[in-house]
This record gives sequence, C-alpha cells and structure tokens, in this order.
Amino acid sequence: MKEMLKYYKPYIPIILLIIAALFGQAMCELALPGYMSDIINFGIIKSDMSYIYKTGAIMLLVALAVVICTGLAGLFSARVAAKSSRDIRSALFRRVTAFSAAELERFSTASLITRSTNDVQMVQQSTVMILRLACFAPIMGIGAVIKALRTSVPLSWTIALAVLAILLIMALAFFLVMPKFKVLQSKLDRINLIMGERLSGLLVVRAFTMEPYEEDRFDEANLELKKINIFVNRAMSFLMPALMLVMNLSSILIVWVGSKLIDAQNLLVGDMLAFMQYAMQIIISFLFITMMFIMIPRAVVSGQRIGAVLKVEPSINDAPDCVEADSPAGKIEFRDVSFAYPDAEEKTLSHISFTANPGETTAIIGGTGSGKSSLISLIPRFYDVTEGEILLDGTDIRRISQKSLRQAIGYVPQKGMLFSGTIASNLRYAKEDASSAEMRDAAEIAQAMDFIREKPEGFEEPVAQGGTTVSGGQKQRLSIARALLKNPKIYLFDDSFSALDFKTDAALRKALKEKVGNSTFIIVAQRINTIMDADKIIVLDEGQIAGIGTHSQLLKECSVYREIASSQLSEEELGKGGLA
Ligand SMILES: Nc1ncnc2c1ncn2[C@@H]1O[C@H](COP(=O)(O)OP(=O)(O)OP(=O)(O)O)[C@@H](O)[C@H]1O
Repeated sequence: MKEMLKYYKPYIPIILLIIAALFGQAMCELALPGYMSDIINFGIIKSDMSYIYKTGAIMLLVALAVVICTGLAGLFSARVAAKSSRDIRSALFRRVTAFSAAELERFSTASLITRSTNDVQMVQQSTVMILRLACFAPIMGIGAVIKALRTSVPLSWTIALAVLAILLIMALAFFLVMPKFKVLQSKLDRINLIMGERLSGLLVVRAFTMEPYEEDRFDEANLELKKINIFVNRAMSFLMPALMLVMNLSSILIVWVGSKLIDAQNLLVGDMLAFMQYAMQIIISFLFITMMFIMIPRAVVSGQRIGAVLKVEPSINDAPDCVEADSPAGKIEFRDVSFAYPDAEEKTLSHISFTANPGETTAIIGGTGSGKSSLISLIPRFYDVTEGEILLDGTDIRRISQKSLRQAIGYVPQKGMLFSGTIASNLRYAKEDASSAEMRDAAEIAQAMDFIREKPEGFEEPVAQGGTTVSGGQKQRLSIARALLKNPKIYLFDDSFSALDFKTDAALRKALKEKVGNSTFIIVAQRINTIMDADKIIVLDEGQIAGIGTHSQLLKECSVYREIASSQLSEEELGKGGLA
C-alpha cells in the first residue's frame, strides 16, 4: 500500500481543502436541527412570526452553505481521485514497459490489463468515497452525539440501540461479502485471459472448429463471475432496506419515548424533533463509517494488486557507471556464455564463445529448440547472461546504457510485429523523422517496395492491429525495412527470412550486403540456403556449439551441420560445398 500512498502526496493541498469543506458541511448540517427546534419552540408555539422569518432566513443561509461545501468537497475529491488514478495508470504503464521479459512472464498480460484498468478504477471510486466520508462521518457523528446529549439525555439510549443494530447488520454484510471481493478481481483476470487468448488465436479456434469448446470455457468463467456478482449484489440490496428499517424504527422509538417525556413536561416538542434529526445524523455517520470499512478493504485488494506490479524492480537495469556506446564499430563477442531462463532448472545455452565482426555475416543454425532465439535475445539484453559475458567492441554490454546499446542494434524478431497505423507509421517507428526517400530506400533493400507500390495508398496504406492485413512475408519485409531505417551497426535477424521465397531471400541478402555491408550481421536461420554464404556459421545443438566455420568447412567437420545440410540440399549442391 505504501507504493500507492505516494501518488496522493502531490494532492495534499487539495485534500486539505476537501477536509475544510467537509468540516464546514458537517458544522452547518449540525446547526440546522437547532434552528428548527428554536422555530418550533419560540416561533410557532409562541406565534412569533418575526422570529420565524429571522431564524428561517438564517436556516436558508446555512443550508446554502451546506450546498456550497458539499459541492466543493465533491468537486475536489473527484479531481484528486481522477488525477491520482491517471498518475497510477501512467506509473503502471511505465513500469510494465520497463519490465524485462522475466518480469513480464511473472504476471499474465490479462492480469496486467485488469490491474491497469479495473483495479485502478476501483481505487478511484474508493478514493472519492474515502475522501468524502473519512472526514465527514466522524465529525458529523461526534458533533451530533454532543448535540443530542445536550438536547435530551433521557432519550439517548434510543440512539445507542439504533447504532448497535446498524453495526450488527454491517458486520454481517462485511463478513459475508468481503472475501468475495478478492475472488471477484481474480475472476475478472480469468475472463480477460480467456478473451484475449481466444481473440488472438481466433483463426486456430475456427480451423479446429473449437468454438463450442471455447464458448463453454468462456461461459464457465463468465458464470463464476456472475455467481459472485449476484451474491454481492443480493447482500448489498438487502443492506439498504435493513438500514432504512432501523432508521424508521428508531424514529418511531424516539417519538414514542419523546411523547412520554413531553407529556411529563420534561421535553419540548421542538427539542424532540431536533433530537430525531441528530439521531438520523448519528445513524448516517455510522452507516458511512461502516460503509468505508467495506470499501477500504476492497480498495486495498485492488491497491495491493497494483502495488505488486509497481513494487517489482526490472531485473535488467543500467549499471550506475554505465557508458554510452556512441558510434560503435559493432564487434560482438560471446565469452563462455551460459544462460538459463528465470525459474528454469536447466541451462538453455552452455559455454558459448564466438565473435561476430563488422562487415561479416555470422549465421546461427540448429534444430528447433536448440537455443538460437535465446542466444540472439541476449545481445539487446532482453535477458542477461547467467554466466560469462557478451562484449560490444570490448565492453561488457551490462556496462553499456540499454538505450545506446539498443540504438546500435536493428532487431528483426522471429514473428514480424507491426502496429496499427499505416505502413509509413510502422517504418517511422524506427526513425520518427524519416523522409519518404529514406523509407523508399529501406523498403527497396528489404524487397518490400514492389508490394508497397501495388497497394492503392502506397506507404499510407492502413495496417490493422498486429499487422493482420499484410501477409507473413510482407510483414517480415516491413520489419526488416523498419530495422534498416534505424541505420544500426548491428543487425540481428531472428529467422526473419523464413517466410520469404528463395528468390526474395537471396535478393534481400544481396541488397543488404551491397548497401549496409559494413555492419555486423547475425542471422538465425533454419534454411541452409539463407546462410551458406555466411562468413561464419555457428551450429547449435541443445544449447551448445557443435561447430563453427564456413559452409564447406562445416560440411566436412561437423556431423550436425552435415545432417541439416543433407536434409535440405541436393547431392549436387552438397558436392559444390566440398562434401562429395
Ligand atoms: N521464455 C522462456 N522461458 C523458459 N524457457 C524458454 C523460453 N523461451 C524459450 N525457452 C526454452 O529454451 C529453449 C530454446 O528455445 P529457443 O526459442 O531459443 O530455440 P530456437 O532454437 O530459437 O528454436 P526455433 O528454431 O524453434 O525458434 C527451448 O527448449 C524452449 O523451450
């Protein structure tokens, strides 16, 4: 909760204003029954019209003050709640964006979305309530008790009785409903999870005609949420009538006891009516206080869920003495690198050592799951090495600022990722102020210009969320063009040519060599054709290096490579490589 409280600090002056307004509201409300009692006792009973007018006018002014104070308190508390929620949402977004892959895996995406939306909204609603009631209810409650006791001591037991009844009812509601609030939020997580997963995998669901199964799964989660919601709402809808009953019964009790006191000339009629209003004010204050006891734990549940995210420090940070990698040459060196995913028992990569030089292409090949993508993801520090070190121009990348390290890298992920917008907006993701000529050049090298030209709107062609309106190969080419626009020193291609036909693959590699040939290229590939011209090929097998060399060297010396090659190349091609 401490994480959350700091978001309210900037608003302390406004909170103080709210407290002042609420104090004014409570004082004015407490004064009203006294004036009413005076009007009855000294105006109506004594038929003194000028007293009635005078006191009535004062009452009107006091009532006006109540309206002003209530309005101000409402306005300010809504402002504080909305602004603090905005700050919390921004902090959540910033924190989640700074998370490394390891932290992201700890929270599900669905849960992060619920926490940033529903939980923040919950906290916002509770903030308004708490800001308004936490001050107002105690001031009004204590003030009304003092005033009621001053008006009539013999009647005071009726209030005690009513308060006791209210506390009992609220305690019952508290114990019945509270545990459900926690479950409610986690059920919402589940709904978001199923919804998100199904929507992104809709085509697979359809292809396997699993709609009924998915509907059942969703219905199950939905039904659970409905059950809890109904339970909570039932309990809450029972609460209001029960409380109204207590209030009405206590009014009757006051009239009954009060009339006997009036009869015995121990109480004035006006005082009895004023007492009744004080009793209502006391009961309402207790009602507010107990309502807060219900609201606060609910807000605490949401606050804790938000705090749990804010509390997590990203595991990959800039070292305090980090240096900037300004205009690096681009030499990447792995020195005895081993890597295990967080919480994984076994290492994914063991004792990897190699150097990737500028102006050279270093290719990584190996069977599925051999650790190729893991290896490449260590270079931009998506994960940190577990043992050993990776050097950029001789400096450990953990000592280079993440920004300048990533600035030096053009990363093209295995799954081309585009954002909603246009082709141009996606390319400019790499360089905000890229000119049309620069974009054309990059698209030309990435072999994307042909299909962009065919689009009715060219670079301004809309791209749907996730790039669903372009083909897999086009997505890969646009991802490559995006990386090219950045003009980095190091290119990391994680199986980025897999969706390209052989001709485009070859043309792209040729253009890359011609235009940006002095950069460092690290290419992960499944296809031998893509990498057989590479200056250095690293063969990975179960996270270990099975061989390093050129195509022809590896054909002779590395059995794993030979196996991959012979499954993909013809005898003639193998012969050319020097095997036959
Ligand atoms: N985020 C992760 N957490 C835990 N283990 C992972 C994670 N990502 C990958 N792995 C495991 O690490 C191993 C290597 O995976 P990696 O994706 O690097 O292989 P790859 O050689 O790129 O495979 P492919 O060619 O199929 O893409 C696999 O056994 C995989 O299950």
